Amino acid sequence: MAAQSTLNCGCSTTSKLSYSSYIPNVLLKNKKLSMAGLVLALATTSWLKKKYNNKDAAKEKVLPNGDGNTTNTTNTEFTSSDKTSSSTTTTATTKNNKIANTGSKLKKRTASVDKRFFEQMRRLIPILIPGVKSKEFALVVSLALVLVLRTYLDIWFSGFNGAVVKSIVSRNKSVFKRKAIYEFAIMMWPLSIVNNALKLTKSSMASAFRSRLSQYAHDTYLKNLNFYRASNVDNRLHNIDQCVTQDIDKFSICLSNLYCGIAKPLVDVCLFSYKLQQAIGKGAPMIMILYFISVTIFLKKISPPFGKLISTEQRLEGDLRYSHSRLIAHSEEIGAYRGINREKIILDNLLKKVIKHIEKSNVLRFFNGIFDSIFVKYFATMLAFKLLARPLMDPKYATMFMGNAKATTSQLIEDYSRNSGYLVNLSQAIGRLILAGRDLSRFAGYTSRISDFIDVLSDIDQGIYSRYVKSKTEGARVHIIDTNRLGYKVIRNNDLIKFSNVPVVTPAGDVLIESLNFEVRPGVNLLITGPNGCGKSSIFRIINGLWPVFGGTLVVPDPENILYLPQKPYMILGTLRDQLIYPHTRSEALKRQYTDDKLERLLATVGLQHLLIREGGWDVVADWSEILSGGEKQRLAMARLYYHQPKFAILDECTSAVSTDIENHLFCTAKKYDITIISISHRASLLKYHTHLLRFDEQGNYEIELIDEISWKSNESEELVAEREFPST
Ligand SMILES: Nc1ncnc2c1ncn2[C@@H]1O[C@H](COP(=O)(O)OP(=O)(O)OP(=O)(O)O)[C@@H](O)[C@H]1O
Repeated sequence: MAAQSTLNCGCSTTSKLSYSSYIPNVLLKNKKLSMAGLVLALATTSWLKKKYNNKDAAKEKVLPNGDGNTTNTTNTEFTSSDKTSSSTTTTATTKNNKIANTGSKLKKRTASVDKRFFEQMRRLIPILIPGVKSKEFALVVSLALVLVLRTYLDIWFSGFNGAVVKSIVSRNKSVFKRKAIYEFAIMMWPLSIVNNALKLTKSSMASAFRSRLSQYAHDTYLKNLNFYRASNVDNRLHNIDQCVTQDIDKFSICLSNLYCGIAKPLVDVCLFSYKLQQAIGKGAPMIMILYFISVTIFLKKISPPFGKLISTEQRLEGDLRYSHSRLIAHSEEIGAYRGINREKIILDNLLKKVIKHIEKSNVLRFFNGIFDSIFVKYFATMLAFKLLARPLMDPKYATMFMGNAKATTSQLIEDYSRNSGYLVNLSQAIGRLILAGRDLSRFAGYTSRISDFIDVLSDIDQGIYSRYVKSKTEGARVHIIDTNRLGYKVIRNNDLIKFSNVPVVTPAGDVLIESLNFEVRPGVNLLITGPNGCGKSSIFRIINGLWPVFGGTLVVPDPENILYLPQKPYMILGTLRDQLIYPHTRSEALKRQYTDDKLERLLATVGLQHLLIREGGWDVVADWSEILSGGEKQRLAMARLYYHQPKFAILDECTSAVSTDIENHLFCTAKKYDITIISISHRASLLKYHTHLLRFDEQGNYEIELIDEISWKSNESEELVAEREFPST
């Protein structure tokens, strides 16, 4: 029996007959006591399960707040009618109006092996295995072949073991030598190769699945502006980074383990049942299989929802990691505010939640494990003893391979040893199937997260956004935007930016400007001003296609003809050259005749040529957003503008950290390169570089003025916003 365990590899084992030696005698002898223990343990588990489910139901209504703690929401059902853009413009009259949205129920979603899970898998499998000629399909077939080979080797080993035991008991040296030395010396090679091939194929399959799924996730997530919309317009997905990296990895490993954990035991069950029914009678394997099926059903009834537990654990881990990455990203601000104690409270709370959840899962696993052992291992062992001994104890069940009246003792020992080997393998196979069932619900947790990710991205790709919104006045609701039903029009024109009756609406449905009308042609430089939060930057978001257009007609150039310069310019992870030419690559820059010398001249125009010496040249890779000062970053962004020379540039407070000389240089150079400027600023000193002023007030009203020399001279020292108030309409 001990020798048989040497065969085990790759797949985990559950029901081993050898466990019989551990069964406490007292339990076997005293049926009443064992039954009492069983009832007690059962009661404990069902109580725990109930407790868990009740808590969980309460948590369905709980949302995290800023402290990493939770607050209760009461409103989970919402109703409102569908409205298109035409109704938008008529219903939206003031700022803070809400665009009427499709009401939607907050659905309770569970991660378990149900209809939804199979539907999710049906959609995921074509992504994982794109066709019969794919590498993944080849791996699936190879793994199946290796698994069948493994089963044949198990059968060989059971017979071999019986023969060796017989040769020992009958003191037959020559047979012992032939079997245990020569035959085994040959067979150890295929045994070893097959076992390791199983491991290799399994891990190759996991990494092939991971690569396929990650590629798909990258393709959809990084397509168009989906990555922006997934976190800014839609808010269904949380911790997207974790989903694209960790969850996909775990899903792939779990899937290949499951494939092994189901395919191999299935082959084993068929082959060993066949062998067993020859050896100990037709009914024996059937009794064993029926026993395991009823145990599985019973265990499923009493076991906690592991899929849901895993899914919650992943979410909580993601929240914790996200908060840590925020701490790194904002370390300077947090340090300056001495805000670390506040941050620590948030992190400690999130950590507490993760640990509490893991501990709760561990307790549930502990009780669940007790039942697994009792029913899957020990009761099964008792039943196996009975079935093995039956042909000997009752001649009615005797077969050619067990209990034959003419058989010698050594023959009986060989038969017993071989048959128990078959039974061990059959029990292990069924046990593994039960375990696979358990893994399946864990796998359902990963599947649910990944399919949600894919489904939401697919919605976003089709222009359908959903957002959970909570406000004091309206309570909680789900705000759905289906851009296919909005009556807007977008026209591409590389020489014009024009808003005709376009409302400015946030993804949460707040109407910032009811109906915006203005146009910018080459040579018309527009300065946009207004109070904080009135929607100035939102205009750029609409021009760039980041936010949905809720109505009217929008004329915009192709994206390569507009460049956006924000207050805090984005710095890519890469070389200094990469910062200057972003988003171009070096080869693209060279194609445009931008050699390093020419780039150096660009740097010189913004007074940054010293960076080349200070930082060690063009090819030094660094975290430039950390290394450069705010002003240096703004100058570098200006050099980027000179490199790209787009037709239009949107400058969003992009000169706030530089001197007026440099500011002047920027606007003069832009003029020299024929770049039409749309600036967003509160500074009256910028008036002189523009021809028109678009001024908003807090109510969403606006006015467009022509800037003549007199007006900018008289306004130069003033803040543009405070200058004038508009009557509300
Ligand atoms: N992704 C988003 N989802 C929902 N609302 C948003 C989003 N981004 C911005 N908003 C809201 O839109 C409103 C306008 O924001 P915007 O950035 O356009 O203001 P702004 O006029 O540029 O302000 P500031 O002068 O402070 O930069 C704000 O109330 C803001 O909270």
